[in-house]
Amino acid sequence: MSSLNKELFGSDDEDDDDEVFGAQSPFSEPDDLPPDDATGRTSHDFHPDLYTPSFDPSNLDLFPSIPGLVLLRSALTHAQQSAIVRAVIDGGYFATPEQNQTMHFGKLPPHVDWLGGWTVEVQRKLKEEGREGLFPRAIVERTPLFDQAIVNLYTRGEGIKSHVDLARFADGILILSLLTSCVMTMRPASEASKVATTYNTNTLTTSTVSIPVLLRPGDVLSLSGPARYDWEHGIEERMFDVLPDGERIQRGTRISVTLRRMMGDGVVISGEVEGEEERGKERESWVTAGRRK
Ligand SMILES: O=C(O)CCC(=O)C(=O)O
Ligand SMILES: [Fe+2]
Repeated sequence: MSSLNKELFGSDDEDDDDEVFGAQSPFSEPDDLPPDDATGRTSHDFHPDLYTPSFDPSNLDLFPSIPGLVLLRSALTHAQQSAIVRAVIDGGYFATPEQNQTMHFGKLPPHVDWLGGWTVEVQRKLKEEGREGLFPRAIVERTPLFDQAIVNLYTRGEGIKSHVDLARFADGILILSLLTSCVMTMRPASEASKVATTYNTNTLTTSTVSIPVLLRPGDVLSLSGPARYDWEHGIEERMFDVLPDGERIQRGTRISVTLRRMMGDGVVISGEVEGEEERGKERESWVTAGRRK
């Protein structure tokens, strides 16, 4: 039994799915489906009622000093969040302690791919209400909106070093937070980290300016323009976060899903994904799992 599964659901007994999702189980995985790619995973059916955005537009936070940063709080329903977490567990993403990151390229698996259509629908609703969208129009209208996804696992206390996402990724990044809260810290980027071709701690900003962004389960953060290119984002390693009003928020196990679009024809050029450099052109989709450095 995967310990993550046990921690989150108490048991890996398949009958428990009904208790978690009720009659709304959003993914089903028939026993006789053949594996659909090199991962050996099987396809999940997707129930389109999950597309219905259930958010409250007043949950939209903008950050005056960071243009392009948009936080939509409680963006996903509990059922939607649980569905993604369940698919991640069923997909064996974090079955061993050596794995805390899985990347998908090209055609994305259904449990993350639907977030593209969801984003377009959320943007439409926000605009309808006269609100700021998650992204500028040109980003939302591109096809595909996203063709790369990273699913990250953070055990309690873990973080991710401050960074600007590499230039091989286009503008327009969507980060979905699941399971527990954490504070993401935004800092003005150094000139070196803006042009870095690998995630390199030597290039990090020395600025003392830092803007905390509390990410709760079900929150979605979008980064475009200055927020994506001129600011670093990272998560400090700590067991709890302290909010500006003094409230202490305990960390726990967190899963995040980051959706991006590759530049150009989607070929991974170098570096970040070891052993993946040659792939991409001849494959419609591929996946790689490992440990975040
Ligand atoms: O886990 C997160 O919330 C952020 C992940 C991230 O920044 C990345 O994968 O580039
Ligand atoms: Fe990032």
